[in-house]
Amino acid sequence: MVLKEIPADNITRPLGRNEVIGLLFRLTIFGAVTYFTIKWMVDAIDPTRKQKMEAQKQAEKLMKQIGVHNVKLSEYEMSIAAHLVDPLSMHITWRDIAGLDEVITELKDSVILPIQKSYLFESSKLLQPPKGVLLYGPPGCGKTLIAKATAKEAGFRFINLQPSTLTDKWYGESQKLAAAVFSLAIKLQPSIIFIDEIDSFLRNRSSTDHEATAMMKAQFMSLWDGLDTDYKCQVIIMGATNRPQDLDSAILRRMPTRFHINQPGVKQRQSILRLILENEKVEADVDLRKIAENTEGFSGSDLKEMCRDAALFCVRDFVHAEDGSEEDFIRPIQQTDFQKAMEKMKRSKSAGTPSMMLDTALD
Ligand SMILES: Nc1ncnc2c1ncn2[C@@H]1O[C@H](COP(=O)(O)OP(=O)(O)OP(=O)(O)O)[C@@H](O)[C@H]1O
Repeated sequence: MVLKEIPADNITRPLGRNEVIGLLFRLTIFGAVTYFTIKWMVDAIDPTRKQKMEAQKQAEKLMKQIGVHNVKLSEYEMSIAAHLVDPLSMHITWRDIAGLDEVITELKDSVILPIQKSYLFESSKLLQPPKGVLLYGPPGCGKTLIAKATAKEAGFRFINLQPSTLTDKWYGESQKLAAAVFSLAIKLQPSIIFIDEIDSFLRNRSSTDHEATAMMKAQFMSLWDGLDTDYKCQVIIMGATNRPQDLDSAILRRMPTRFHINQPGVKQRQSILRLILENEKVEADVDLRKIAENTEGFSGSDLKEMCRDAALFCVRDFVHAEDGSEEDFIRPIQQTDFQKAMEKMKRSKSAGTPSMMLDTALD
């Protein structure tokens, strides 16, 4: 009907120059509008876009701080690097750890020496530094400190992998991120990948595992095996757990070098207290030995909390001092402050903090 009304000449005649230009112009505009609309929709649908951009900025900043230049990272490596490489955690040394001398000596011999003097061990396959190290023991007793100090002393970069970085992601993303953890560690080598609460992430495989989780675990293990086959590769996985009995046996096999970081005994508690109070104002007659004896069952972290509380009593006294008080300084910590702080910690420990019992099946 409509075509009938258009003169036949108009349909069959070739288009004029201006008409072609007009048509091209309209097509270009249409193409551009379609392209930007689709791009905008894809970006709007991608829930991780903002995170990715922030991760990229953060990663670039961190890389500069740890002195890594000219290393190109993929999008996934960037997002791992942003969360994991923490240059501030590289300041912990053996000096910051008290009461774990035996563990430190063993670590120096079995992990650090083969790294630092690698030329001595080049010809031996037996004496290569282990690719997997497990630190196990009750919470707050120094596992994280040990891992950080090992990295610092061995001159390794420290990648602090929170399991949630991998497990919270969208289906498919977690596998790409797991691969990125390893490729990033290799690019940054020598490096330690530290996985705190490794049991939460690589626990006994069960039939209730989500398919994506099971696949990610299997992939993680095969990437780990990849490290083992390359003797030149200087990447170590260090895991920490309070519940070694929950770990998948395949994971335990990959971590043959194990250290039990146990609750401190009385002597260790005394050295931890000495270290914590090293730079604090403490009354000369404070008896650290007595405090150590009375803090059975306290972890290093409990002792630190207790000392902070004791110091706070002095601050409170200063703040609440009568107006007109001559004193313009905070008094040193006294034995009674420690006593009060200790009682408070004991009360909070008995009021429902999780049991400190640990299965020592690995001993
Ligand atoms: N042996 C120790 N020497 C000095 N400080 C210690 C020691 N153990 C624990 N601390 C103090 O307690 C804090 C917590 O320790 P850390 O994070 O290493 O414990 P953890 O064993 O990794 O615990 P979690 O299993 O809860 O992660 C440390 O930052 C430190 O201040």
